Amino acid sequence: MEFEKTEIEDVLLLKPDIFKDKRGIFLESYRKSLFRERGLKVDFVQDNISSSKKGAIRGLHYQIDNPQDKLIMVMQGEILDVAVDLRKSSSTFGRAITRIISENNRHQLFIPKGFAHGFSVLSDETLVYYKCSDYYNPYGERGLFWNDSLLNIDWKVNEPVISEKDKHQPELADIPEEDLFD
Ligand SMILES: Cc1cn([C@H]2C[C@H](O)[C@@H](COP(=O)(O)OP(=O)(O)O[C@H]3O[C@@H](C)C(=O)[C@@H](O)[C@H]3O)O2)c(=O)[nH]c1=O
Repeated sequence: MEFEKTEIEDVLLLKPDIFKDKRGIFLESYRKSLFRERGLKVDFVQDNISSSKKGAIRGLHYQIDNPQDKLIMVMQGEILDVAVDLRKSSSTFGRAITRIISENNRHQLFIPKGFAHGFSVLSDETLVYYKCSDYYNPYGERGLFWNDSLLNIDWKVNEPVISEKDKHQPELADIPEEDLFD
């Protein structure tokens, strides 16, 4: 497993070793010791699966009372995965990072606490699987508007399918200080 740095500190692109033979492929999707070796004290406690149609955009979401590290992977199809730095003291505060993650490249995005996360779905019937280091808490959930004019993210979808909740998330400029990270 390769742990590749990205343009945003602490966000990592993981590239698993893929073993191919006549039956198909094999890969280790998660090995705790590899995180420990790199000084990453993550402890995943919840795994999620979502299945989405082409054009769906989920996010951008984050938890303020139970901040979550996330490890995002794709079982079927292709997504554009997006993380936005909400750490007030970060030199990349307010910047978005995007990566294509798919069943073909098998890449994973590690997104630490302090980021809002979302993804758009670029293929039909896409299965996303992700690990979280703390539990979902509906009361501590916060959102950031996917189409924030300052973030200007190219989601690569023509007709976005968005939940009612996500249509009404605030823009970054309107998020109160206490809902951001130190
Ligand atoms: C996220 C989540 C949702 N739910 C429930 C609440 C709701 O009734 C239903 C759908 O929830 P949502 O619309 O929030 O699902 P979704 O938009 O897929 O939310 C997810 O988006 C991605 C981008 C993330 O990063 C996740 O952390 C999470 O926020 O599932 C849980 O029970 N546990 C969970 O962990």
